Amino acid sequence: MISPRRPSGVSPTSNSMSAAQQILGSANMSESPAQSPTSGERNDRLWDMSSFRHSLPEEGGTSSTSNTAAGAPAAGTSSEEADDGTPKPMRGGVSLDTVRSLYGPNTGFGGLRRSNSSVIYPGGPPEFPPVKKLNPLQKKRILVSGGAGFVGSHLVDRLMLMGHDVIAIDNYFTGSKMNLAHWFGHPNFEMIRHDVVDPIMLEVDQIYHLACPASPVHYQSNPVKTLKTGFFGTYNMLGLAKRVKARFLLTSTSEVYGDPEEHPQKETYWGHVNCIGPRACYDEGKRVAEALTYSYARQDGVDVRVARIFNTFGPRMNWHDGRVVSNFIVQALKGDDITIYGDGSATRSFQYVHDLVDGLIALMESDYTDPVNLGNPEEYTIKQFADMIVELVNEHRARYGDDGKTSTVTYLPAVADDPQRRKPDTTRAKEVLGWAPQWAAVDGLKETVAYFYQMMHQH
Ligand SMILES: O=c1ccn([C@@H]2O[C@H](COP(=O)(O)OP(=O)(O)O[C@H]3OC[C@@H](O)[C@H](O)[C@H]3O)[C@@H](O)[C@H]2O)c(=O)[nH]1
Repeated sequence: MISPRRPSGVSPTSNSMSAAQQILGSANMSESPAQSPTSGERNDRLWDMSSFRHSLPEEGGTSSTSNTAAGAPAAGTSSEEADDGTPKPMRGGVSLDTVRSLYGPNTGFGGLRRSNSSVIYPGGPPEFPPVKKLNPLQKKRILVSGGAGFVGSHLVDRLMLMGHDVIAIDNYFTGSKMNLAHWFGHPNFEMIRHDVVDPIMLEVDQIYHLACPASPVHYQSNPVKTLKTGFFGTYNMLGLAKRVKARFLLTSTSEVYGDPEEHPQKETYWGHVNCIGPRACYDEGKRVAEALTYSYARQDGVDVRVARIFNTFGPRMNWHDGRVVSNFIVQALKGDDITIYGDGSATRSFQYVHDLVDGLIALMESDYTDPVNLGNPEEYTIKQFADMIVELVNEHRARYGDDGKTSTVTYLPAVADDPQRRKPDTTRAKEVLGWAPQWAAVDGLKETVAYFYQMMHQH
């Protein structure tokens, strides 16, 4: 696990960066200020865009030492920092600093490159993050459905940095082009506006099928469309996989366990779902997606993988996403009431998005075909989680002399069919993938609070 990162005690006037930029930097530093460069220097270093100011001819120049570009399970690669404070490579030999730079300051938080060049680049070609150079045997053509979404865009980033050809498709219902703007124009990258409920024909080696709204607010806003996405979207992606003999990975969900009677939830548990309730469009949509996936595997020999994703959070969550992490952070930053649905005793287990991306790639590259839970087993009640977020937001604000109003908790009526307890049993992921979460929830939250703080102050 990453050790909790201590506040670095920086002063708001210590450099010309915004308070939010300093927070973003300090949230990820653990050195003592007395022994370290000034906070400004450290933040400059951490978020230094020069680390990826390479034009295409220099691609392949990443600092990576590991050659897991094809994504072979790389037990031991992690986002943890080494003893000397240098972040270790993430799965695929990608550096954490590079990944962070794609959602950090100066990138417009969608990764929009700040460049003096006009549309036709008279000053030379645009600058891109440093992608690895793979030989043709290693390089894969990979389709990511839902690639412009919160999780999808982090997955695209990682696959691109690993050196693959990536095609992202998205209907932008909940995703945003801004999440991938830093790759526009890169010859390894294509972005297609497409809704997976309609068929599409592409030549690819792998398909990560993520497309589907994941926030209860969003998926319940048009339940028939959610069900169509669950069935027809998966059907079309599987049909494509069958035709072009691509390996197919379905991102399923912990919601297939419903309001579980087994705790923690193992992959062998069949679940406890209300098939006529308001969540059924998503729960049952994902259950039928799993059923379709294994039917294509049995009937047509499609090479399939299924990840059951537990609650996940991180930068690039939509401000209006509606899920608990972004809701609570935004409310705490604004000094609004923290809205707990029910009495706050329901539990969830939250994983940081980089761990999920590690797990998805490890699963895709493994030989394992049964479903695998991907989640962080650290379990919190929603009330504990609310208190933790308010404390983190207050800590950050206090450090920068921002004495915004402290939020108080307000209790609203419980939502229908809300699962009361949820925690993954990740034994299988450990055994078959060598995967375990590397980020404590609190560490991921610090980065996420900083991300939302900057979003709030950039306009
Ligand atoms: O403002 C809020 C939002 C949410 N909550 C509560 O916080 C808990 C978590 O709610 P979220 O909306 O974040 O997510 P849920 O766990 O209900 O669903 C999620 O499950 C796993 C994923 O597949 C999906 O991202 C999503 O469906 C629930 O108990 C919910 O009632 C609040 O108390 N207040």
